[in-house]
Amino acid sequence: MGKGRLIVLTGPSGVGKGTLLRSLLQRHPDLYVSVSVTTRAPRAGEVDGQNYYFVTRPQFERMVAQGELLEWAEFAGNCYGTPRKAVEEKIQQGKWVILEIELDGARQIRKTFPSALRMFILPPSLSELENRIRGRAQDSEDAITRRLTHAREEVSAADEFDIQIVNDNFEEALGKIEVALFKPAAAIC
Ligand SMILES: Nc1nc2c(ncn2[C@@H]2O[C@H](COP(=O)(O)OP(=O)(O)O)[C@@H](O)[C@H]2O)c(=O)[nH]1
Ligand SMILES: Nc1ncnc2c1ncn2[C@@H]1O[C@H](COP(=O)(O)OP(=O)(O)O)[C@@H](O)[C@H]1O
Repeated sequence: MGKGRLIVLTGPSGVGKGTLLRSLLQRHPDLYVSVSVTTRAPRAGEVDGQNYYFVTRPQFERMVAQGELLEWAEFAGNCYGTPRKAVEEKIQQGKWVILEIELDGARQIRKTFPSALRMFILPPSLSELENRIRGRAQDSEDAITRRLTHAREEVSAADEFDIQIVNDNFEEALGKIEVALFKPAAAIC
């Protein structure tokens, strides 16, 4: 059995993290992507237990109080967190576990799991990021504004991460994530 590993994928809302991860999983079904808990309302087509575990704020607060979350943060008016148990179990089983989380959570993981590989996905430009969020047509105007405000702060923290990847050409970005994950350390430098 291989050695378990924690991988963090961060980047502004709308940059393409979810889409990249779905393709990555298709190519590498052995990877495990953690399913987060959120107080956000489900979007059209989102499935409880698959995209997120959708919970109420009191339920979320209870999970925090009972230490059930590995990290958590408030983002654009909603709470998001990583269930601890599943992640710890998968790592124990030798799996590679990916957390798709925002900046605050990534900073928490840096402290608690310093050996985690941390990747940041950048948009080609902020205007393209806005096009993608709008093109996705899933968020209210208010939610879009809050996401774009966060995006500036998040992009300026990209240097805190081990690896920065611009998601301009999708296949190229996906290829760079694969290189970061699967090439021996010496080959990356
Ligand atoms: N800290 C933390 N952030 C999360 C978690 N799950 C999702 N996020 C982040 O929360 C932000 C908002 O997610 P979401 O509402 O699904 O919007 P989207 O990224 O625009 O699709 C994104 O940056 C996610 O990466 C989590 O468990 N913890
Ligand atoms: N390289 C790319 N070029 C153009 N559009 C992209 C690219 N990557 C993702 N997208 C699109 O951008 C939108 C936001 O992607 P999504 O995966 O939902 O972002 P995130 O999970 O980071 O919020 C989606 O409509 C997706 O199809």
